[in-house]
Amino acid sequence: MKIKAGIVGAAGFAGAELTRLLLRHPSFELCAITSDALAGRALAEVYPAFAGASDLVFSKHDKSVLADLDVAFLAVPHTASLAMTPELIAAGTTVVDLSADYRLKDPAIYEKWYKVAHTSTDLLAKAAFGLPELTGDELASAAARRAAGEAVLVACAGCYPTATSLAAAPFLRAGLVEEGATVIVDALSGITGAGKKATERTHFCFANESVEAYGVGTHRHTPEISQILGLAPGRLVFTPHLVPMNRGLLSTVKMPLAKGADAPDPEELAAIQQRFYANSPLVEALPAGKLPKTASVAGTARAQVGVAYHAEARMIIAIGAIDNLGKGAAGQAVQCANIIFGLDQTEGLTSLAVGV
Ligand SMILES: NC(=O)C1=CN([C@@H]2O[C@H](COP(=O)(O)OP(=O)(O)OC[C@H]3O[C@@H](n4cnc5c(N)ncnc54)[C@H](OP(=O)(O)O)[C@@H]3O)[C@@H](O)[C@H]2O)C=CC1
Ligand SMILES: CC(=O)N[C@@H](CCC(=O)OP(=O)(O)O)C(=O)O
Repeated sequence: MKIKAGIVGAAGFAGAELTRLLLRHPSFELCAITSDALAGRALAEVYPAFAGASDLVFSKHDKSVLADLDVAFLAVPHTASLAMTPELIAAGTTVVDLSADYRLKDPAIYEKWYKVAHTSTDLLAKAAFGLPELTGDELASAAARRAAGEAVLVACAGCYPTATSLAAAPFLRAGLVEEGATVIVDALSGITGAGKKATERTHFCFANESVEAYGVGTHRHTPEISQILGLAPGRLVFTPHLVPMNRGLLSTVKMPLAKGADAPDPEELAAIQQRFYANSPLVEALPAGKLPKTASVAGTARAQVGVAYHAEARMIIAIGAIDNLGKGAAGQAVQCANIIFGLDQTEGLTSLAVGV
């Protein structure tokens, strides 16, 4: 029997990508999709890309629609998830949350960056962080609890934190980065990263033929990246940029080599990343001399990572590329759900990139 799944916020960019993945997933059956704005309208009418693939009709975000599901994917904005997750978990539904509501382990940090009180700290303490290559233990323990009959919660990592942390973690965890030094991250995201509501920053005419930085020194992914990489406050300078493409996110991470460490050769650095991801089928660590690009992962749940070394500056430069809607959102959510339900982590996620 298939695992019954529903998507809350299915009409958004991440929700539509989840819909695409779950409609073709061998083990999940997509039973419910919700959108308040589009309630009553057929998926294939709203998004013709799904014509012939599904008869699903959008429902209102109502808990009765989600009753009897094994798993609910929440592709809703921050705070909306906080409002609905406790009830879903109490009703026995496992939740895979794409929002940031349960990502930050310390509720005081959530409150500082998101400017709202965390009203569900018991669940926060039990949530598994969803970045399988780096938090596999948390997911394995949640999978064991689910197998024992508990409804569990996965808080999937954000898009910038995913690309950044996958690139940098092998070097930080190997102790190759100078203790206490500042880590500098410059990252570029496609516009679907901002959701489907156009703003003055994301409207086609403002964003096209232009690149701009935003959230400089203030972006809410700063504490999330710091948490994943174990960086103390103030050690991370994170600058996101908006680039005029639909999908794709590239993060460049500059880390000073540890004092006293011998200058590594590029092959050695690439081998560190390759060994780190040797058992991670959705992360491709490139050989020395090759660097990631977003086209190579577009439309997939995969990440590419690569590394270079700046000898004069003694700086490790690690780069990660993902599709913000794939490994940065829906693909990662399905990968986490696969793990939680005891499936192969790549099930339903084997499509090749639409770029080259
Ligand atoms: N876009 C991306 O690349 C990534 C997104 N995410 C996260 O995924 C989530 C969805 O993002 P995205 O798809 O971009 O956003 P969109 O704005 O494109 O879609 C949001 C969806 O959430 C629904 N929604 C809005 N407010 C509420 C509410 N109060 N209660 C219930 N549902 C609500 C909307 O429903 P309706 O149809 O009724 O308007 C809409 O379908 C966010 O938390 C985002 O941060 C994470 C990683 C990357
Ligand atoms: C381009 C763009 O605007 N990106 C969004 C982040 C993407 C996102 O969805 O954030 P989460 O991963 O935390 O959910 C932003 O900077 O706010």
